[in-house]
Amino acid sequence: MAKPTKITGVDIKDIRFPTSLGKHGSDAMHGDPDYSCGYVIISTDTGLQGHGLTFTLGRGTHIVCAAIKPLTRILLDWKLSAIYDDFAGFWREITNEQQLRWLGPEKGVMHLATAAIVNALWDLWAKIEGKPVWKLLVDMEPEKIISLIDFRYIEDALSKEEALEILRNNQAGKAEREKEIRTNGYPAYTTSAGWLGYSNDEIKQRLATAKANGFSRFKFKVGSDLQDDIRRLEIVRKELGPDTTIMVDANQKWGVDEAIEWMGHLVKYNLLWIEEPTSPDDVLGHAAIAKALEPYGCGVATGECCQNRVMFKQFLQAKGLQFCQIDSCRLGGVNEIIAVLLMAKKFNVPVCPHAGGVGLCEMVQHLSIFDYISISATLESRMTESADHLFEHFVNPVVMKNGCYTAPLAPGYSTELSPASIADYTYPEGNEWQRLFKEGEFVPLDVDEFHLKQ
Ligand SMILES: C[C@H](O)[C@@H](O)[C@@H](O)[C@H](O)C(=O)O
Ligand SMILES: [Mg+2]
Repeated sequence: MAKPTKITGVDIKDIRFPTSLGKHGSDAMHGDPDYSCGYVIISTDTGLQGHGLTFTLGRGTHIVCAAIKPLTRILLDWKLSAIYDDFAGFWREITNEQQLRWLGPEKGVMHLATAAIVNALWDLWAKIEGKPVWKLLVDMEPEKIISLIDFRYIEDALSKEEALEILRNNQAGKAEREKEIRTNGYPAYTTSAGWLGYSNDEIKQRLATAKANGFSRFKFKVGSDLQDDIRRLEIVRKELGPDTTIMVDANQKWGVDEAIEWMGHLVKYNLLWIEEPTSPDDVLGHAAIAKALEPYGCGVATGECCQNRVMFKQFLQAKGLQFCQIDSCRLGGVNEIIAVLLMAKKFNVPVCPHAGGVGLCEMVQHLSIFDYISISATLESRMTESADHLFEHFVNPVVMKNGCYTAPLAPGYSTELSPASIADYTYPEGNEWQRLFKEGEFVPLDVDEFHLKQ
């Protein structure tokens, strides 16, 4: 089949799932999250399409979609081959659009918008090459991988030469690691039993299902009420026994001293990490918490709201994290993620990606597999998050086996939503939303309507 040469159009869709109805995804800071995404479809001259998304919540999707729109002009200015020949150059242009960079730069809504587009370009590239994204990356020459990254702002911590050396050193053994992953999959943990809004019974029932599905590592939300955290961790330890690996996540709830104090009451439950104990921007605060909790064997994990590679650089330099949680949409897509994977390797910090939401599991499985085969070369202390609430909406859904992600084999980045799900969950006109409005389960309250009501 002829390869596409030109992008002929870009569609943007506001897709939302009413996950708040079941309290899925609830945590100490987000009581009623509706898992949502800004969804981008890139069309080309051969009819081949790339699908990309950026994860967000509910009403925020409206704003993210508005931010994606002006960036698509850049996409239409570039020939496809030029993007893939000079991806770092394209990435620098999209993150530095002259009148939009003031809104970031390289952070917040603009960066989420960048991710949707860059993720769609990766899906398209992998489809053009007939490979899943992880395999496209694994088969790339080290020099080509380096050419994908904008090294501006990180070269003081990781030079191009050092990055190249990491990739070259790992060329040996790649074939065996690929074989191993194809056989066993990539290790995961589950958050599906851990949301804050679940009752005791729901926690127990979900733990039983997760165990039956082969999971042996679990994450739970904490941070709203200390006595409630203790109650839930008591149930969890009773159900799982004293040695099962468990982690907790406070979603930025505390100040630094408060985090240390609160965790002082929880460390007896033998916790591998506390995730996002405080503001995601407080590098030195995280380092202080990590130091205080080190004697208890509890590390600090963060990254799902870590704005860009520069912040990750500082977290690594300051020992502010012991587990690096890249997020496939918070960073500006695969290109910037590779920069962080390489820095984490240099600083000897395991990468345990953030996932769940909508589409995050689908993407990070590619990133973790690539990380193992080409960068980290070890599975020690590594595991990728999994939360299975929305898998069924994807054309090539994630397949978990024995608590591991099986290697996705379909060409692309696993980001294509099924046409039925798009028809049902496009906001506000989708069939499911119309039904929920009619039945009074949801009041349409979006940015425009909100403005009108005031
Ligand atoms: C609002 C979301 O569900 C978050 O709670 C979730 O991403 C969480 O922090 C996680 O680590 O999975
Ligand atoms: Mg988290």
